[in-house]
Amino acid sequence: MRQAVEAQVLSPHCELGEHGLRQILTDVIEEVRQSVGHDIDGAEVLHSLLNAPWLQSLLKVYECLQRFLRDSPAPALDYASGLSLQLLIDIRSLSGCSEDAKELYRLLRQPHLQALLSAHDSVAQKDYEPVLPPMPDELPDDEEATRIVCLVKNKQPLGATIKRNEITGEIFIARVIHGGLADRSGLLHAGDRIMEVNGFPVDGMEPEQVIQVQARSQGTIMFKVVPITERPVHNQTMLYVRAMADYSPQQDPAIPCADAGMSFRKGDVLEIVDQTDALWWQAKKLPSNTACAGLIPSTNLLKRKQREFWWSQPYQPHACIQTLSTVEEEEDLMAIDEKCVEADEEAFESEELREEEDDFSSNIEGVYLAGFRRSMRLCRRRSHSTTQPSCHTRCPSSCYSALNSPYEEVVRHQRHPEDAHRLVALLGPSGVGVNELRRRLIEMNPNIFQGATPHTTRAPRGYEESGREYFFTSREVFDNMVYNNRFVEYGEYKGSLYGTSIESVRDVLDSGKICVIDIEPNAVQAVRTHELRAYIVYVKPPALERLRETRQDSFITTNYYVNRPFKDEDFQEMEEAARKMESHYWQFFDHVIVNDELQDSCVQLLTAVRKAQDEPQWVPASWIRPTAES
Ligand SMILES: Nc1ncnc2c1ncn2[C@@H]1O[C@H](COP(=O)(O)OP(=O)(O)OP(=O)(O)O)[C@@H](O)[C@H]1O
Repeated sequence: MRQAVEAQVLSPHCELGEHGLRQILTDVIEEVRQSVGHDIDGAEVLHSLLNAPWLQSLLKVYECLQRFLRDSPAPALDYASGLSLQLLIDIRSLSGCSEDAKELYRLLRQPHLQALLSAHDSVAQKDYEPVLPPMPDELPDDEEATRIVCLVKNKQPLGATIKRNEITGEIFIARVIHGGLADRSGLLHAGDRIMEVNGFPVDGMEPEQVIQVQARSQGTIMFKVVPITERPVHNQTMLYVRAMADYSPQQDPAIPCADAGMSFRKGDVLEIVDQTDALWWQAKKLPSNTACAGLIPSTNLLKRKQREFWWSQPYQPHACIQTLSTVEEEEDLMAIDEKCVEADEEAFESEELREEEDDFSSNIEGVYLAGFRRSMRLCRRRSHSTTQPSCHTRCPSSCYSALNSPYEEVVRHQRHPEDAHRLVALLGPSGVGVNELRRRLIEMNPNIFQGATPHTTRAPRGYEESGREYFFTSREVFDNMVYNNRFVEYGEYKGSLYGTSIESVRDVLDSGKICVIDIEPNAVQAVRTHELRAYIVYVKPPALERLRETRQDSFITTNYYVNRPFKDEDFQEMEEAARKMESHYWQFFDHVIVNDELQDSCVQLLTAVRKAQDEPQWVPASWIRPTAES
């Protein structure tokens, strides 16, 4: 039996000729096989793909369908369920029945068999089409100008908005939502004039009243429309963007129809499916499991809204134009904690020395872990403090403000194996574990991961080598690099300058390794460039309770204390800093790790970094098609 079915399947008379599609495939496979022999790029992958058993099976199915389509077999009977019921009754009425009859009885009673027979009958009787109401008998003389559109209502909204011409009182379709019921019907278009809904004339009605009439209808809804004479031709190009702002249609009094609106959050990737209207675009949020798009403000409209909002806010000097802190201000920040030993300059230096010795012990297989020195980290941390803006990032890119484009065009991109790796940049509130995770990642495989060696103007110590712990440079060279925007970020600590240069990062990437650095949030824009293509991982603190539990045996290094146990204030500060960071920078995070259990976080980081390098990602379009400014 099985053999017979197979034989039947193997010799279909499909439309593609006697030999069928599979014959074509066999010929193609042969040709590709020869290309494999000639070592042509990609031929091997194509060959294995064409040879895949699932493809062969799919073609068999396709050929069978083609055959049935051509033969269009008529059903032997269109009441299989009824026949099955009759059989059940007959078998039950038998006084003594055979084992075969009993088995047939059991089979026919199976719910899935009954469902199958019922589906068969529906198809055989062709009763799957909706029953439409009869056409109106008396059609007016200008009949040819009108169209009757009958839609079957389901749980979905109609997917069209209406507007009223205030002078004539006529009701028009304002827009048809992409993928909605009206759009899929292909029968209603923006600009069509609605004359009747379910037989009610709508001229002169308020749009809300029209909606009520429409909402009252059950099952089907009938529109009588005068179609727009010249439908505009739209050449829609596919556009994907990352939202740089939050939007909620429910809180936007200007939206033409809040129910048709789509909310989004910073960082969401949106597929813009319709830009016909200069003010209101139609979009879907990705990944999307709905066919229907929603209304969102266009770039220009959202920019205008942001500008209005920005001007309505009280004046706040931009971080980039804040004055540098004075010595007195620094002293004000000194707090004496009774329970901890305050680290004065000298004590601090000796701690720093110890750390440097520790750093040497982190020398794995001759690879030195650069970029973990305490001075560098403290300098960076101070840069983030709002009261002490002593560290800087490249302006103007760091001056990202609400007035920049609210949508960033993105494309789905897969790094070519021969391209340099993407830079991995970690950030998070101070003490959350950014450096711990970074160090563990590099230690896991120093042949793959490496930090960038920072620059400093401080004098080298006896054991230090330029290019290993730091690149030791003169202030003049450092200033020149700053002037030429060659730093991802830089700052001052104890009178010396420290910074991570783009060249240091590039050196690691050019060596074929994955460069892993940690940055302060205001350096985000400096690493999101065509050159570095940073993959930004945000390390988020877990809930307060979990912080207390997991950090019981951990130590924090603050500006004034070296390795003291965490206190509740540290956790609260961490949470507060995290909230601020998320509210300003969430849209730039490619991946978020909640650093709860350290081991889990390490695994998550490793997985994310692998995906960033080897799987398709949404990246700014300017990285792939560089513009003059990028
Ligand atoms: N998941 C965790 N569980 C327990 N302890 C952790 C965890 N993550 C980090 N730690 C510990 O917390 C302390 C602070 O971590 P780390 O030095 O990495 O902070 P950081 O985010 O780099 O902060 P900073 O930028 O201020 O140096 C370290 O002692 C580290 O071992």
